[in-house]
Amino acid sequence: MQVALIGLGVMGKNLALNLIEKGISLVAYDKNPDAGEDLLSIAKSDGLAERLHIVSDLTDMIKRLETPRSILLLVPAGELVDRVCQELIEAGVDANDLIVDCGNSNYKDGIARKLKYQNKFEFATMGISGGAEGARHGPAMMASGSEGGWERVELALEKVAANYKGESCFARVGQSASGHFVKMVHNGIEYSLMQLIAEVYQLLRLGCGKSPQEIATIFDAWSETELNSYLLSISSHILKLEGHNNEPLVDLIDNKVGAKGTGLWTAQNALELGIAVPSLVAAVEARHLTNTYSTHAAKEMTYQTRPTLVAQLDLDELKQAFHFASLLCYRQGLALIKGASRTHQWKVDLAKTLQTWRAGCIIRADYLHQVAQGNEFIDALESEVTALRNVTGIAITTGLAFPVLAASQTYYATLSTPSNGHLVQAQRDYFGEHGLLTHAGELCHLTDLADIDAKVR
Ligand SMILES: NC(=O)C1=CN([C@@H]2O[C@H](COP(=O)(O)OP(=O)(O)OC[C@H]3O[C@@H](n4cnc5c(N)ncnc54)[C@H](OP(=O)(O)O)[C@@H]3O)[C@@H](O)[C@H]2O)C=CC1
Ligand SMILES: O=C(CO)[C@H](O)[C@H](O)COP(=O)(O)O
Repeated sequence: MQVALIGLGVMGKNLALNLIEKGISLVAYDKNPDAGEDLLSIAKSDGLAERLHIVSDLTDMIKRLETPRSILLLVPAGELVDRVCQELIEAGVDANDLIVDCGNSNYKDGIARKLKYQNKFEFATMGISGGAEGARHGPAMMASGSEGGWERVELALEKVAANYKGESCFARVGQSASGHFVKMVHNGIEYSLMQLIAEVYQLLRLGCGKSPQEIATIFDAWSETELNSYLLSISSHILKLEGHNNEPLVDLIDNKVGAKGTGLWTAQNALELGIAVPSLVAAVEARHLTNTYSTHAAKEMTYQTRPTLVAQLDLDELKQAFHFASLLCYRQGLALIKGASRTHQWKVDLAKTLQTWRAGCIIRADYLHQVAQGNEFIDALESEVTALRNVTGIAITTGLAFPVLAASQTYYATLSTPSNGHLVQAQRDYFGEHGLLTHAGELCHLTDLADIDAKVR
């Protein structure tokens, strides 16, 4: 089995080592020759160089590959993907060759590229998750499409992907560019879970006066239970770290958070499709808000200078609330994937999607099997519903900000309590004659239902 890989940065270099370790012959290229040399030297020291061939240009790559060719791209998303595709056309790829964009590309670009490169080569999309470590030892791989050529690489990717209890975390989740949509939503969920953990940390630190070490101990205890997740474990590790003067490492880090786009696209797509994902949107906005603090103001408000508030928190209740809010983040993400799949006719298989997330990826969690049990399971968690409500209430009274916790509580409450939409329907019809729907299913106006004072109207 032979594949090619273009782009040998954080992800590409590690995926290359993973591929050759699994017995796949690899022809690799990066426009920066140092990246190729670096990869070769690691491969040599790991005794893996035999199956690796670094090329210095794409023409050489095309000549060396058996036909039909299978080429993976791991270059930064955006116009670079098109530049590399164009260079590959000039280097001589042909219509039977498969080129898989494995970066965090926008799925809309993926759809456009499928058309653009029709008859030039088979263009396919696949989202990868797991960061450097995942790429090296087994990432989650969310592939899509039914292009000729997938069957050539599928077996290799199944081996390279993470493995959960004997099952590969590689799957073709749906049609067209749905793999990139699924990876985008994975990242939207990732943003919300990261922010949720940060909010729980904030509540324990500023609301209850606990030190980062003490919070790490709480997170470690939770990690011994079904709450265990990759993001919780790295957060605990980070909170235990100290700087050179033995201060908590987190206190040396500025609050402004960057983003590369997938969280924002998740929010944009959800709004466009009319599918509510408030926890995911809140997490994107929370990142935006971190960038509105002036550095001066942020320095004035360090954790050392701010007095501890007095939140009376029951740790078991906090744990339950955190667990429930986490489940709600996945629930919203899956609802978005389901809705987009219906709209675009992608036939995304949610079970396969969850299968890819069980190991290797950033949002892997032991409670994912509960997410897989569906909304009925989540709705039956009565004590957790109460815990989320109580904890959110206490958190808000501290005066601190809890955007994802509060959005998750509001999301669940909106789905499980009487709606007030009837009044908004009436308001719209009152001022704009937009029409309204009655409980009896009748489409009419307020004036059909009651005598309305013309002067007021
Ligand atoms: N880092 C992560 O945790 C994850 C990243 N991703 C996605 O994977 C993709 C790659 O990410 P990552 O590895 O982090 O990015 P890096 O920037 O670390 O690596 C990209 C590599 O591609 C090279 N490159 C740029 N242009 C070309 C070109 N025209 N031809 C050949 N090589 C080129 C770059 O060289 P140079 O540096 O010289 O420009 C660099 O070595 C992105 O889409 C990213 O969003 C997905 C999941 C996780
Ligand atoms: O895809 C990833 C993890 O799954 C990348 O690390 C991505 O860059 C994370 O998004 P952002 O940079 O916007 O935080």
